[in-house]
Amino acid sequence: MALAQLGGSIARALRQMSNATVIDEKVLSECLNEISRALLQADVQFKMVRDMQTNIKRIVNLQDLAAGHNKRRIIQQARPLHRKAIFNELCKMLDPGKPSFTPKKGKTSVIMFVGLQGSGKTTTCTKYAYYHQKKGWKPALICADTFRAGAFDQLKQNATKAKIPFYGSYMESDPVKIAVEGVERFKKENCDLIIVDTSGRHKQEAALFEEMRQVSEATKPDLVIFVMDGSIGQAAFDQAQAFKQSVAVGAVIVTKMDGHAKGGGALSAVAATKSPVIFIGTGEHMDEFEVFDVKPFVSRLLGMGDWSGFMDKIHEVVPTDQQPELLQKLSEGSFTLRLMYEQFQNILKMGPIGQVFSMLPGFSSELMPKGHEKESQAKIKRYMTMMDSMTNAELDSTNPKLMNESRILRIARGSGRPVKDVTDMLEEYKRLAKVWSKMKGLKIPKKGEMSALSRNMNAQHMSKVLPPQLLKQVGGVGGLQSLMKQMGSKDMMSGMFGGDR
Ligand SMILES: Nc1nc2c(ncn2[C@@H]2O[C@H](COP(=O)(O)OP(=O)(O)OP(=O)(O)O)[C@@H](O)[C@H]2O)c(=O)[nH]1
Repeated sequence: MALAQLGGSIARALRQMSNATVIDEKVLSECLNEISRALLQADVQFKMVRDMQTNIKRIVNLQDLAAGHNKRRIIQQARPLHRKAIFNELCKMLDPGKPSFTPKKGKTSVIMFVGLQGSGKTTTCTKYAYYHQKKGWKPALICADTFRAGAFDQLKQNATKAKIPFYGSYMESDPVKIAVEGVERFKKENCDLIIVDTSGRHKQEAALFEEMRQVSEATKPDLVIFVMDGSIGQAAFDQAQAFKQSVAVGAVIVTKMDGHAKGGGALSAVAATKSPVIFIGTGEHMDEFEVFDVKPFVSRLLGMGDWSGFMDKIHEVVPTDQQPELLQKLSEGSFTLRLMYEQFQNILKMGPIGQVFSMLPGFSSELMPKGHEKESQAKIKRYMTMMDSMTNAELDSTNPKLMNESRILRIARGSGRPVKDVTDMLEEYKRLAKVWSKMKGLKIPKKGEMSALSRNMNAQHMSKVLPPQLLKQVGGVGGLQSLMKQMGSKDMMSGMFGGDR
């Protein structure tokens, strides 16, 4: 089951529970069974799923909740509690409780990469080096893979492209010797991040583990990173454990999380190695690499596909103190770069406004192409970096003419991005501002109406808050109804912008 589907299934189970008039043992069990099924299908290990179920049941003590409250109160109190318990449990499954070794800029660290053949190790070594190089580090790559013909060429090619120094040999067949020589050389050259790529083998052969152990012993890495293909399925746990038993794995990178990756593999690898996932690979390119953060990841997992009305989303994701302001601005149709920045922050948390925009006919494919969520996220982060170099006046202005050439140049320099990126970002802003202007006339629900609305959101309610011209565009209440139905079953994601660019 792909990650998006896993999120969708969990969200559906939660939604069913939310719709129940009374939440009792039976409803909770059904919801948990549904979630467990989704997790198992996503290759999360059986034992982990069972433990999660037990833990949630222990946390959510229905008897306590029921005492002294009327039914309505029970539902209101129980729902967020369940959500929170499920959220916490999933976070716990991904959080081994201790951070991994973090290299320090300017201080030499040796990082050794291990993993099965084809897991994406070599590609990931370069991505890891490139990521740090962009942040001002001095990384270096060593190819200690003497098993696969072409491994050195691949690393050399990648390293050259990224202008990262590398070391390897076509003649030497002893990986330990190469690794030691490489580490010595790069230590002399004052590199602060020395990355050793080891060989991967087809199966879990004893020779691979012995070789890996020897390289580790000889180079004394500060951190061993286990690279795992995100789509390997139930084998993830055993595989990760086998590596952990031979070398001191301290962190995990899960690759190929784009496309058909399974969510469960990451969870299993964490459980097996007792190490955190630190990055995920989201494509074949050098910059398709993201820092992994447990909470936003789980938020997204739970939020995906859970589209029960855009008020609901705003209610859940936008911090309470920002809600009136956001709604006010929505109704005024005024859209500043600062507002865009704030929405980016919210989107990275879960993704509400992207979903709101996706309801506007004609905009959905433009703003959130399916299957490009990760690129959209990376782009959002880039845009935010550039906006960090903007002045308050620039962020708060609604006048597009303000952004003249010298300001654009200054922002590009300040954020270390090419001018084209800044102009692209401003173009997106203009486009969004245009979309935003369609929200003008939005009726803001009064205090107290908001939560009732978000609980019982249906097309009828939705039609009351949408601006009339927008409602007309979607084909009135009927059109809205079918649109919302469609939305509920679709993989919704936090991506907002176009894909490849
Ligand atoms: N879609 C996608 N492809 C990836 C990702 N990471 C690596 N790949 C691809 O996976 C394939 C295998 O990657 P390599 O880096 O050669 O794998 P390896 O583990 O070093 O292989 P060995 O050196 O044989 O052990 C290549 O085609 C990569 O482009 C990713 O995050 N997403």
